[in-house]
Amino acid sequence: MRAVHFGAGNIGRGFIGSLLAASGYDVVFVDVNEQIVRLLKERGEYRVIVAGEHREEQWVRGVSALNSQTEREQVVAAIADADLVTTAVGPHILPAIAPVIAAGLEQRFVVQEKPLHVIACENMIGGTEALKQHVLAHLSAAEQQLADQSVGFLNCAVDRIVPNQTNDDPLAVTVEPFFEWAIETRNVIGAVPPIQGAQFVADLGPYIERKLFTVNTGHALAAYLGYQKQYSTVQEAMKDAGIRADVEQALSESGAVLVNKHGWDAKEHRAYIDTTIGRFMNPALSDDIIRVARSPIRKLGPNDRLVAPAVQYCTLFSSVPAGLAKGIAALLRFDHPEDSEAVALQQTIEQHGIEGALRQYAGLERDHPLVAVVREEYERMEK
Ligand SMILES: NC(=O)C1=CN([C@@H]2O[C@H](COP(=O)(O)OP(=O)(O)OC[C@H]3O[C@@H](n4cnc5c(N)ncnc54)[C@H](O)[C@@H]3O)[C@@H](O)[C@H]2O)C=CC1
Ligand SMILES: O=P(O)(O)OC[C@H]1O[C@](O)(CO)[C@@H](O)[C@@H]1O
Repeated sequence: MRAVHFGAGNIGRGFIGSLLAASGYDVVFVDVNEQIVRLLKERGEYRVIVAGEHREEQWVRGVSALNSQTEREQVVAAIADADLVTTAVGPHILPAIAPVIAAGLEQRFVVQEKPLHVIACENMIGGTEALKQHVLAHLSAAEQQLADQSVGFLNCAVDRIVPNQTNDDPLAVTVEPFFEWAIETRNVIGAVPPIQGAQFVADLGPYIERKLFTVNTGHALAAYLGYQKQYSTVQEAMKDAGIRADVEQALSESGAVLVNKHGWDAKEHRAYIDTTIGRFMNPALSDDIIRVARSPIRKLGPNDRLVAPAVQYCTLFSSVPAGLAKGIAALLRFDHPEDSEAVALQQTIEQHGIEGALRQYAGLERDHPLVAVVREEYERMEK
């Protein structure tokens, strides 16, 4: 079995590549990072360091790599022959990798009929569906029909905290012990792809919402509030009792939405929140606030980790969730000069005020009850 995986970064090497190799796939990483591609080619293996209460080292073996910019033809051939294509590149990169995936499919349709599954492992709702639309845009009508018959695009929710790496060995990747990979079976063609440790589910909706509106919501709160207090890691921020209480409050609010919407047991969800907070505080990891806070415009989106649960809370309970509103206000104050989205966000706020930014990026009209509370929090943070 062969898997072609786009993005040999933190989650690519630290989670997806490692699970696929353990499941028996020959993993071909595709990346634009020359050093990582060269080292993966030279060594064919790398180390995963699982940092929990005890430190454990695992070797991922039998891997290779290609550079998508300089070895395009080889990437196309690898996709033509693959059983699985996965990605962990970031939502904004999906349009950039779609043309080469489409070219791989074109070649594949000529040489064989075996099914292919494509799974985008990005922090977003409908990530694989988004990739599918980008890929289809590069195919003819006849090829789109062939894709319908033999390519299964599977949405998924992927959860493992893999911070930026500081190991001396550029290939070694330190990860937390926890992981969850829920893959939706709806569009499977033939048998589900054999992936050890993945959970195949008929309806991904509740799984992706649980993950995005708990792990990512809480992490975003810790990062944006931590940035305000000039902490540099999530672990430092979570030791601040005030920030910890705000994270707790926001997760109780998003939790109330999830429990109400999906009919879950409230105690079980509370336990999931507690586990999540424990993961943020893992003393064996050091997770940069700037990494977790990255791309604030994406994170302010109407379907993303802060605004989506906050809007649903307002609708369900006819009141404004103060913790989530505080998280949104802190996001609006994220002005890290090296994050291009933070720079663009601050320019929008300067020109159109926070109401303008909330309308443009979060789809919130000025009269939405959330807006006034976010403004109050935003102003309070200035003092
Ligand atoms: N790090 C984490 O804890 C988790 C990350 N994710 C998601 O995984 C995705 C990747 O995140 P990270 O691994 O943290 O980021 P990362 O920055 O460590 O890795 C992204 C990789 O994609 C590569 N890349 C960029 N453009 C490319 C292109 N055109 N073709 C091929 N490769 C390209 C980069 O060189 C880099 O190696 C994001 O969507 C993130 O939300 C999801 C769950 C956990
Ligand atoms: O990867 P994103 O969407 O930029 O957000 C960072 C978040 O994603 C993760 O990398 C994984 O869920 C978390 O560590 C963090 O909450």
